[in-house]
Amino acid sequence: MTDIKELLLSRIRDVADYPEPGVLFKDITPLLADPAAFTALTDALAELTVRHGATKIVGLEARGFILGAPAAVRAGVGFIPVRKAGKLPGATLGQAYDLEYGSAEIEVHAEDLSVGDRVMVIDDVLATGGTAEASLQLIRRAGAQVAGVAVLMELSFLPGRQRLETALAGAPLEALITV
Ligand SMILES: O=P(O)(O)OC[C@H]1O[C@H](OP(=O)(O)OP(=O)(O)O)[C@H](O)[C@@H]1O
Ligand SMILES: Nc1ncnc2[nH]cnc12
Repeated sequence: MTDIKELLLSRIRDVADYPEPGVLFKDITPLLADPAAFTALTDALAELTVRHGATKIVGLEARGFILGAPAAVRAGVGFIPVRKAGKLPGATLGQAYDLEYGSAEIEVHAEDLSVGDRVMVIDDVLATGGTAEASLQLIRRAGAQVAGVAVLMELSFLPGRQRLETALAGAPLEALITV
């Protein structure tokens, strides 16, 4: 494993049975509290954004905001928040989806994405893939192109990668760590 992967992995805490029995929760707060690890993560996500030719980053509420916003600044592209339903004040596009533990709906300001945009989706964890899949559907419905999905961590014991295959339509899924 490379030094950066080892550094990132060493700063992720496993919490068993959170938020409900049977879920192994991957807690990124130790990583965020370590400036060397958080900087390395930001640089890696920004590099992927630039390498795949993205012109905007979509961050998925809430942890995707923490990772996506500094990566957007570092990459020199705009940051677009995709929020849980009911939080954005303007005209929105919405998409319902299922989670590892429950279901939800996400929204984006319709005016934030348009034809000609190339979007990198950033989040902390790819689990079932439901959140990322819904975000890709939103991006395409807005007429924008998908540059890819970049996550800190892919949970390989869940079928997120397979679930995303159709929505990605050939765009890359980049995971800095796979567990
Ligand atoms: O691949 P999936 O099964 O969709 O799961 C991954 C999503 O679940 C978590 O977010 P959560 O909805 O718990 O929200 P939070 O970031 O606000 O805690 C995580 O941050 C991802 O966004
Ligand atoms: N196991 C998990 N750990 C952290 N975030 C998650 N989001 C969905 N599943 C998760």
